[in-house]
Amino acid sequence: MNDQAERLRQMISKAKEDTPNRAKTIGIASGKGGTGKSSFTVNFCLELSRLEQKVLLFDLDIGMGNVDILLGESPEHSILDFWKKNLSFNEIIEKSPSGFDYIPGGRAFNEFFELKGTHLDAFILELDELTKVYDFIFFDMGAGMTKESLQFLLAADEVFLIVTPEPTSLMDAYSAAKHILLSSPETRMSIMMNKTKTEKEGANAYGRISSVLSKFLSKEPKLLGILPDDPAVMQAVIKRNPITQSFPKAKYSRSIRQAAASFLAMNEGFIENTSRPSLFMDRLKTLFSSTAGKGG
Ligand SMILES: Nc1ncnc2c1ncn2[C@@H]1O[C@H](COP(=O)(O)OP(=O)(O)OP(=O)(O)O)[C@@H](O)[C@H]1O
Repeated sequence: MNDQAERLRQMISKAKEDTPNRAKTIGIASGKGGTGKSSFTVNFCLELSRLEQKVLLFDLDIGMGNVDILLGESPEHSILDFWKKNLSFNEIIEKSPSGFDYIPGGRAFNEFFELKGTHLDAFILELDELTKVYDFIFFDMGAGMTKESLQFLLAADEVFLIVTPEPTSLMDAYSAAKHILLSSPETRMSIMMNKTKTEKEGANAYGRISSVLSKFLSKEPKLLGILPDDPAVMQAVIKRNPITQSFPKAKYSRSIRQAAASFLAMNEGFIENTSRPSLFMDRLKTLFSSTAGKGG
């Protein structure tokens, strides 16, 4: 354990003793499928929990969830049981062997989720309770955007866009960012460059998307980190054991660790006190109630 990580841990536990906080909510999107969003999210959550953060990963790729697969787990329930069996979130939440909790997205080809009526009320109420329990709640969206997943991205305190240097990924990420920022200009956005051949390639690709966003939408997203194209990622997927656990010395694992530590250091000042209503919940309620009754 290096000194820097230890210092960070001590600073955080001191801050936690001083103020009970509300979870910071983060929506993870990519625009295009296959950019490595789920692998990144699982490993990032794992690293944050190693840094003593209480983390919940909500797999919102409903019906096509793969967080449990990446963790090598076969959970009994999934978020689908919230609709089908009226289970509470507490009955669905799984404790991963990697230290963080998660809500599985489940598998069912023709299921879709629609939040309205009593389900919407129960969902909001239960999620509100979870924001008092965790330090971070991550929403892993499916590739592409549905009306529902967009609401979570717009309400979240921050959005991470997982992007590769391929022109198709950059273009899709730009479209996703544009959509989010036009609907919610205050959204904080960070970009994680993935599958890069070199640091320079990652930095250049980030520079391209960031300058277009700055020129056309006056918004410059932060760079969360640059992750290398590393064959160990796929080996870990095959082993169904997150790479930061199965190959802790791999280049990818080192970069994730670095990104998690600097993200945490940057978020040290983020404290939403539990005595106040959550801004995230307020935004989510407003977004869902404004679309309820519009049909479709
Ligand atoms: N940095 C990396 N280096 C090499 N391979 C990677 C890297 N990141 C992800 N991959 C590989 O890319 C593929 C897609 O990864 P993953 O399933 O995490 O993507 P995703 O964006 O969540 O996909 P989708 O959104 O379509 O579900 C997997 O085969 C994974 O092993």
